[in-house]
Amino acid sequence: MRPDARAWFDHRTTSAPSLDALDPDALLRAKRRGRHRVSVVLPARDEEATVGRLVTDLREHWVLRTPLVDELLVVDSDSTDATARVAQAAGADVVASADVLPGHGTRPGKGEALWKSLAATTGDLLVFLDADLLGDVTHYVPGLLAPLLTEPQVSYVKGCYTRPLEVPGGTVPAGGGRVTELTARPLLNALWPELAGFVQPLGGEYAGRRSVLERVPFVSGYGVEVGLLVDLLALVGLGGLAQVDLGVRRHTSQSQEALGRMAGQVVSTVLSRAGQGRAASLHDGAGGLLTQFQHDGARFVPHSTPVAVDQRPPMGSVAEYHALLVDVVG
Ligand SMILES: O=c1ccn([C@@H]2O[C@H](COP(=O)(O)OP(=O)(O)O)[C@@H](O)[C@H]2O)c(=O)[nH]1
Ligand SMILES: O=C(O)[C@@H](COP(=O)(O)O)O[C@H]1O[C@H](CO)[C@@H](O)[C@H](O)[C@H]1O
Repeated sequence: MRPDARAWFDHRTTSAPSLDALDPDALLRAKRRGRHRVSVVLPARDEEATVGRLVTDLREHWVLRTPLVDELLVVDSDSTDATARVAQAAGADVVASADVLPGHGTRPGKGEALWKSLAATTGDLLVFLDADLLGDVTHYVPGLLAPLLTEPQVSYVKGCYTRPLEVPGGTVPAGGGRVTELTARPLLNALWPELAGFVQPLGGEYAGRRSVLERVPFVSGYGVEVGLLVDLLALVGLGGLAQVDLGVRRHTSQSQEALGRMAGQVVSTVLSRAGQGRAASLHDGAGGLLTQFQHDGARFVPHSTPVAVDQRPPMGSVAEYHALLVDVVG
């Protein structure tokens, strides 16, 4: 690791692997001193099996018992199941991604749901959590908020964790984070070695100040995490970024083929940021596609998926957004 990345890793990595490592009451005092308002956002597509328990736990701990959180929003991202109903029944606010800023249409993807969440929330601090998390993750919220509440120069905090992979019949220790290990980490290390200290650059749990999140684009699909990391590095510098060790992260995982498509979106996003305009422009025609192959018993059958970058502009550049914002404290 380069000296700057190592220095950042040593200085900006904190640890909150469980509630025992945190003092929620002290964080609540810091929140009140800073006159902060906190929004927790869960982007969710077809997460009826997990979103209800997650919302119940988070609401019980951080809305009702210790009011660190002022707003708990599930963004329903084109779900075809009962995600919205389950989330609402558990006490979350729920909005359909397609219903936010309708004048700007709707696009598929996690990043779209996250971009829209900026226009559907009012907190000056935002916490993003995946809606397919398994196990007790209530400490993730104070863990992610702590650097933002105690370090004014920190604007964006990524969670990091070990990632066992749930497979039929058991768990592969540290088997998770496949796109991270096989795609994002090598590319980031090669192109932005100052980011090499991030343990989980693609992790779906992170928190940030609205004042910076509204100044960067949001890649509409699965490239959103790597896009935010690279764009926020450029905006606030390494000193404005932090990470917190949240212990273990378990989630419902996807097939290798689905992760291949996710990797394609991550690669497209990296190339779009790495000034590889020529490579990206080469993909304008037949490119921008990821071709994968399935064998039908007789032959390989190719099938291609669009992975070209599609993104939204900084929310701060959207006129309607400012009209939507109520007085955001802090
Ligand atoms: O179009 C999408 C795809 C995913 N997600 C959500 O984004 C999070 C991470 O997505 P996923 O679980 O598919 O990715 P993985 O964690 O398996 O890498 C989950 O809460 C999904 O419900 C979403 O809101 N819209
Ligand atoms: O980190 C990764 O390699 C991928 C896939 O994780 P798994 O191999 O399914 O544990 O998961 C992350 O990547 C996505 C793209 O950035 C994020 O949107 C997900 O929240 C995150 O789980």
